[in-house]
Amino acid sequence: MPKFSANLGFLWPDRPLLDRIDAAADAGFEAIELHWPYDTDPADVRKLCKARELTLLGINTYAGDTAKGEFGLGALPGREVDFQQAVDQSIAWCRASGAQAIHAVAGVIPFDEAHARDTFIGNLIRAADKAAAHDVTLLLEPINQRDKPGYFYSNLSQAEVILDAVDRPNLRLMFDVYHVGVTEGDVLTRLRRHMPRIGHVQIAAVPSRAEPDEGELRYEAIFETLDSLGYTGWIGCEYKPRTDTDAGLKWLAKLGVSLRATR
Ligand SMILES: O=C(O)C(=O)[C@H](O)CO
Ligand SMILES: [Mg+2]
Repeated sequence: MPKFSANLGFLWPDRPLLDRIDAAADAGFEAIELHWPYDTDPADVRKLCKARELTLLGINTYAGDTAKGEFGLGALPGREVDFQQAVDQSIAWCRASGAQAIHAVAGVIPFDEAHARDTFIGNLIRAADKAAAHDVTLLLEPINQRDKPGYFYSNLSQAEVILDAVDRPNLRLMFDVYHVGVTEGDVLTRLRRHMPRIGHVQIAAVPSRAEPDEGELRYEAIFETLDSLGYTGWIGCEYKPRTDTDAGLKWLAKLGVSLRATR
């Protein structure tokens, strides 16, 4: 049975983070994941997750100056020191909050791709070793070019090259079905191929990025495939609710799944 985590970067977007955590617990989620929680005291997040019996999954490394179009620093030549500082910040936040994983955000590159790849690989080796010392997983996520034009990588094959080159057991693939659907399609085949490297899965409808009960992907088949491949990890609900987040959760019953899979 699939088990779902609430991505609080997108769900209940109108509330402060601690209220979003309460909303996720009230709705019946047993795990949450965050985007950039750095303005919130990690000790408060830890306390609330404990009180509400929520597992805290992942966060993202600092995005950089988003007003200037930055979206991560990991593959930016010349920004190695800034990226390691971002990794240190994320590890410290994980340790204080209890979060388990960090998505190493790569960046938008006006650079030569090979140079950026070498930079990302070098940065990830250092970052993965630092994270391993604290039992934290690093995640790699190809992001589609329509949502993030110029993002360093959008294809699973590019992620595969980086995973091979870094070759660290705590560097895993974040298989965001939405991005894979937009960029490459053939989702079930790609799930099968990449399953041994997958550390986390995220979902949303394609092309709307809304609740996964509309659009061109049939999520019933995706959940069945994940089950049949033996995936027991969390599936992050990283979608943009069409209207009200709570009302939108009716997609679960519609697709024959539930938030209580682990109870
Ligand atoms: O954009 C996505 O799909 C993500 O999962 C990243 O964490 C950035 O928000
Ligand atoms: Mg994602």
